[in-house]
Amino acid sequence: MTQSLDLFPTPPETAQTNAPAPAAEEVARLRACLHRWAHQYYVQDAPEVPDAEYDRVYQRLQALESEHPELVTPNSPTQRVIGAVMDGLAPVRHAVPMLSIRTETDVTAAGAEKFEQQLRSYLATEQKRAERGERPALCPLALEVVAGAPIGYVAEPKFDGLAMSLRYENGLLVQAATRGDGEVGEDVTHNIRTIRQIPLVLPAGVPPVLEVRGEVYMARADFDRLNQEQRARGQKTFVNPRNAAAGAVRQLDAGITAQRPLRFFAYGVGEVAPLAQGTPHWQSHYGLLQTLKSWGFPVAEQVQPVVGAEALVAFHQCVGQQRDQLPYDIDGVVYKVDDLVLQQELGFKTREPRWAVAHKYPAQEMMTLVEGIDIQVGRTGKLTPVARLAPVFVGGVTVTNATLHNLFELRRKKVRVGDQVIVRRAGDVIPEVVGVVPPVVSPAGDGAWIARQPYVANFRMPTACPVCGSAVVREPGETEYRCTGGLFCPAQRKEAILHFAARRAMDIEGLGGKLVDQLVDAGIVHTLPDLYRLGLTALVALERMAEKSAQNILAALEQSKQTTLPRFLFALGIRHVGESTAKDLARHFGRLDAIMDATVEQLLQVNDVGPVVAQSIRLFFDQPHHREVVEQLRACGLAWPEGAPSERALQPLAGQTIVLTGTLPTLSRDAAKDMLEAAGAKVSGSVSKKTSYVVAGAEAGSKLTKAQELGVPVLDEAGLLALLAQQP
Ligand SMILES: NC(=O)c1ccc[n+]([C@@H]2O[C@H](COP(=O)([O-])OP(=O)(O)OC[C@H]3O[C@@H](n4cnc5c(N)ncnc54)[C@H](O)[C@@H]3O)[C@@H](O)[C@H]2O)c1
Ligand SMILES: [Zn+2]
Repeated sequence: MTQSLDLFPTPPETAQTNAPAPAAEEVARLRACLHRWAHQYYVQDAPEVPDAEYDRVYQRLQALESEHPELVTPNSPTQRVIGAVMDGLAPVRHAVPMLSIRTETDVTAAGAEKFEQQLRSYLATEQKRAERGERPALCPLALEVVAGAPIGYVAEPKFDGLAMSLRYENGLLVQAATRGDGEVGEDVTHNIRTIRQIPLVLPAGVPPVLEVRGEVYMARADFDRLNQEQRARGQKTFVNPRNAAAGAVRQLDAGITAQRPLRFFAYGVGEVAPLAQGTPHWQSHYGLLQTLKSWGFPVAEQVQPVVGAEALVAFHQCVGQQRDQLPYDIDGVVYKVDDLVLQQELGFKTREPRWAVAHKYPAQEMMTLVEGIDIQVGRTGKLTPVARLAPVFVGGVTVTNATLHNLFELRRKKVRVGDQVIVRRAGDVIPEVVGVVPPVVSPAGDGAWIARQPYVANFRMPTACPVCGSAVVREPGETEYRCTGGLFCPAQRKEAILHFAARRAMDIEGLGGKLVDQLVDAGIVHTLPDLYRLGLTALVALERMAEKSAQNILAALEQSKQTTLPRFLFALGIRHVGESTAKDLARHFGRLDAIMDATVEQLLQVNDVGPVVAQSIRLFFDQPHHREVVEQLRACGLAWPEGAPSERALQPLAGQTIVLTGTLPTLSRDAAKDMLEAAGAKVSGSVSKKTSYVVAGAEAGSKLTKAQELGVPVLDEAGLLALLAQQP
C-alpha cells in the first residue's frame, strides 16, 4: 500500500505565531508529516529529516493521542508499522508479522528499570485477571516474576540497517523479504543472494521451514568508501549507511546490489516448522541465537544473556562506550526477555512485542541551522567549504561546524545559509552536512513552521586563498579547489616542511611531525629557509629536546645542503611533480632557472609531462613568494650540480605546428621543412586552430585564406628565419 506523495502539509496561515493549535488540527498535521517522512524513509530510501526529528514529532503525536484518546485512528502512524511495497518488487505476505520495537524514551539508566517494572506490572495485572477467571493461569516462570524473581534477558546491539526475513525450505534459501508494513513486505531474494554473509544452503538437521530474521547493513568504512567514490564521480552521495543499505537491497537489478558491500546480522526467527510435532527447537532466545550462529549466520559478538535491570544498564553503558569504534552504526541496544515461554506470555501490544524494548543512544544525525559557510584550507592546500552551525548535540558531542566536502556537493545538495540541514557525526569521522531539510516541512517545538530565509545568494568559491591570498585553482575534471601557495601558505606550512624534509626529498633526519608542529606552533619556522637559520639555543629551548638531538638535527640540516636537482625539485612539493617527474625535468633542462622560466610549451617537451603537470609547474613558479623561497634557500647555501640541457630542450620550436604554403624567395620547400623539423617543429599540410604559424610565399592559396580566417599568425621567409634564430 504505497502512500501517495501529495502529503506535503500546507503551512497554516498563522505560520509564525505561537498560538497553540487545537489538538485535532495538530494531530492531523503531525500525522501528515510522519506519513510523508515514512514514505521517504521506507519507500524512497531518501529521508528528508533526521530520525531524531521523526522521533520527536512521533512522540509529540503519541502524547497528544494519549491526552485525547478520541483522536486515535487505526491508521495513525502510532498504531501500525509504516512501510510499503515498491513498484517492481513482488509483495510477500509474512507468515509471522515483522513488528517494530518500542523505544524507551528515557535514555538515562532509568530506561532499563522502567522496562522491567512494566514487565512485572503487566504480569501482575494478568495474574489478577487469571484469579478472576478472565484468562488462563500464567506460566510458572511468569508467576515467579510476579513474586519478585529476577528476569533473564538477552541484550543486543540495535543495528541501524533494514530488517530482513530469510525463508529457508529444507535448508535452501527460497525467499528474502523486507519488512514492508509488517504484514506484507517486498521480495528481494535476487538481491539478498549477492550478500556473501548470508548462507544459501544450511547444514543438515535444520527445521524444514525456517525464517531467519535479522538486519542487513553496510559497514561504516564501506559506506565512506562508497560515498567517496560517488563524490569523486560527482554523483549523489548517500545520507547514511542505513539509507545506502536500504537503497541497495531494494534494487530491481541485482547487479547494482552486488556492487554494494552489504552485511547481515541475525537476531531472531519468524516461522519455524518444528522437526517433530510439539518439540520446540529452543527454550530461550539466547539458545536460538547460538543455534543460528552454528548454522552459519553472523550473530553480533556483543550479544549477551544478562539478569536484572542493573545488568541491562551496564550493557547499555558498555556498548555505548564501544559505539564510536564499532565498524557499523547502531542507534541503541535492544533488551529482550530471554525465556521464550515468558515471551509468549507477555505477547504483543498493537505493533510491538511487550517482551522487548529499544534503549537508544544520542542520535548521530540531527537537524540544525546553517549560520554561515566558511572556507577551510587543509594541510595540502585543499579548500573545503564548511558549514558554521547553530550548536547541536550530535553523536555525543556538541558540533558547531560540519564539512560540506566540496563545491559540487554543496551545490548538488543545495545548501544555503539560513537552511535547516541534517548533520551527521558517526564514530571518529568529522561531522558532515548530509542534506538540506526542505523548508516548511517540520513543525518547530512551539508548533510554528520552520521556514527558509527568503533569499540568500548562492555560495561561491573564493578566487584567492582566505589564508594566504594566493590564487585558487581547480584542475580540469577535479572537484577540489586548491590554494597554489604551497610553500608560503600558513595552512600548508607543516605539510610543506614535512615533505621537504622527507627521506626521498632533502632527507633531513630527525625533522618529523612532532618537531615540525613544535617549530611552527612556536613561530620559529615560517617558511623553509627558516630551517637553515635554526640555532642550537632555539632548538634546546623546545620541550623534550636534548642538546644531543638538537645537534643531530643541525648536522642533518647542514648535510642536506649538498643535494641534487631532482631531490630539490621534488622537495618543493609542486603538485604533480613526484620523484620521477622531478628527475625528468632535471635531465631535460639541466638547470633550475631554466625550469623556473620554462613556458608551458617547453615543459610539455619533457618526458611524461602533460598539460596538467606543465600548468602546475608554471603556476608554482609564477608565485613570486615561491621564487623568493627558492632564492633564500640558495642563499642559505643549498646547492646541487647543474648540467647541460638535453637535446630536446635545445629545440626552440618544440611543440609548435607550422604549415608551409606558396613559394619562398630563396628557400626550397624541403630546405624549409628540414630546418623547421631540426628545431623541433612539426610541419603539417593543413591549417587548423592548433597551427602555430603559416609560412606563406608567393602564390599562396586557400591555406593563407584559412590562416587569416582563423587568426593564425602568418610569416614570410624573413619571419621564418627570425623564428629559427630564437634561443631555447
Ligand atoms: N528520518 C525519517 O524520515 C524517518 C522516517 C520513518 C522512520 N524513521 C526511523 O525509523 C525508526 C522507526 O522505527 P521502526 O518501527 O521502523 O523500527 P525501529 O527501527 O525503531 O525498531 C525495529 C527494527 O529494529 C531493527 N533491529 C536492529 N537490531 C535489532 C535487534 N537486535 N533485534 C531486533 N530488531 C532489531 C529491526 O530492523 C526492526 O525492524 C525510528 O528510529 C525512526 O526515527 C525515520
Ligand atoms: Zn593559501
